[in-house]
Amino acid sequence: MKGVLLVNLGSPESPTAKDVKPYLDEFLMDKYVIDVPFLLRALLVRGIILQTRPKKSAAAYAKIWWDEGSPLVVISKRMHAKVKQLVNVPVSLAMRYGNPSLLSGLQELHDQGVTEVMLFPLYPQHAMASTTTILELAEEHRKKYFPEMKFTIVPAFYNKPDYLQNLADSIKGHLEGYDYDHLLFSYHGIPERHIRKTDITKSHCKIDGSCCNTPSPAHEFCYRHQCYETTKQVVKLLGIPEGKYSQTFQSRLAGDKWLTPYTDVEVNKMPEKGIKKLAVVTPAFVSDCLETLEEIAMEANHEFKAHGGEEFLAIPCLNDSDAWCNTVSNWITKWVAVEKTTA
Ligand SMILES: C=CC1=C(C)c2cc3[nH]c(cc4nc(cc5[nH]c(cc1n2)c(C)c5CCC(=O)O)C(CCC(=O)O)=C4C)c(C)c3C=C
Ligand SMILES: [Fe+2]
Ligand SMILES: [Fe+2]
Repeated sequence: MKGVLLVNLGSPESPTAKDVKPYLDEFLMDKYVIDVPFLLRALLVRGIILQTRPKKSAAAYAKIWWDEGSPLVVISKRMHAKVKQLVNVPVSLAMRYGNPSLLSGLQELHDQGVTEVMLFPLYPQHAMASTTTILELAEEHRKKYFPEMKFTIVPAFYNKPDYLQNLADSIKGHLEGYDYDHLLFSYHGIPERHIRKTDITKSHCKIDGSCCNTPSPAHEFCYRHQCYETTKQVVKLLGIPEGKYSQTFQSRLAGDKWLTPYTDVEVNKMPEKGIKKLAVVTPAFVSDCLETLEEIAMEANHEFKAHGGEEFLAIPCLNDSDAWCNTVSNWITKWVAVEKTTA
């Protein structure tokens, strides 16, 4: 029997330093997130980052936490509940870090007799810190606990017309009647090194002005290309003219060179360029989370106004909107209808 596992990133159990610490430990000790040798990673994460960050992150989580829990997990559960109603195979939900765990999601499907799993990372663009780590852990669990299971992997869906249409329609709806000066596409950043590591040609991704626009097999796994492509297709659907939109990368950690331009730096410069009414969309996330609700809707909003901006609109993610749930359900239904699947 076929079944589906929707997988999102995950959140701490509560917005306290006590619960944020083990969550950050699991997250940042992941070799696909901080991709340095184990001993150096342990030194960096446990010796430095976890000494101060849990308290700071907990305070940020506390600002966005809902009565029902972390927005990312609550929204994912709502989306899961809707999708379940729309398809006729078992669908489970898991988080890469924290709960419900990937193992519990696979176990739940296994207990319902599922042997063919559609493994669905809820990330529009491919990155080793988001997609690869899910696939790797799922495969580890499969080999160890469910060797009879087969996986069909849902690749990054940044170029799927129905996803792009959902995103464009959502942006359009939120911009209705809003006379904005500029629309910013802010994506989660990653270190430039990650782009080079995922370059299957080992020579294409120069991270310059042209590589991401020059066709290459590398683009199947190039996060930067996929972000540019998402922006390009959405502005085309919306008919937004050149100059009225731009793209940046947010949420960098100190140390490495991350993808540029940086969201915070660019947002702060906008008012002096005459941008007084700014709208921001965050298409690296399908569910609102700390990075959209705190970093953008609160922090970037505050900084924009402190630098002379007047109005700031944070456009919500697709979340559990009917349109997005219908798209996900259609992809599942199509897959269920296909006789043969690949392992
Ligand atoms: C080396 C560090 C990080 C990389 C690389 C990274 C990539 C990456 N992350 C997401 C999605 C999310 N990240 C979120 C929070 C978050 N991210 C990092 C670090 C890296 N992310 C940290 C330390 C945190 C925790 C919060 C903090 O302390 O600042 C979240 C929000 C989770 C929530 O509970 O709301 C998401 C979602 C992607 C898609 C990605 C690669 C493209
Ligand atoms: Fe992150
Ligand atoms: Fe590129």
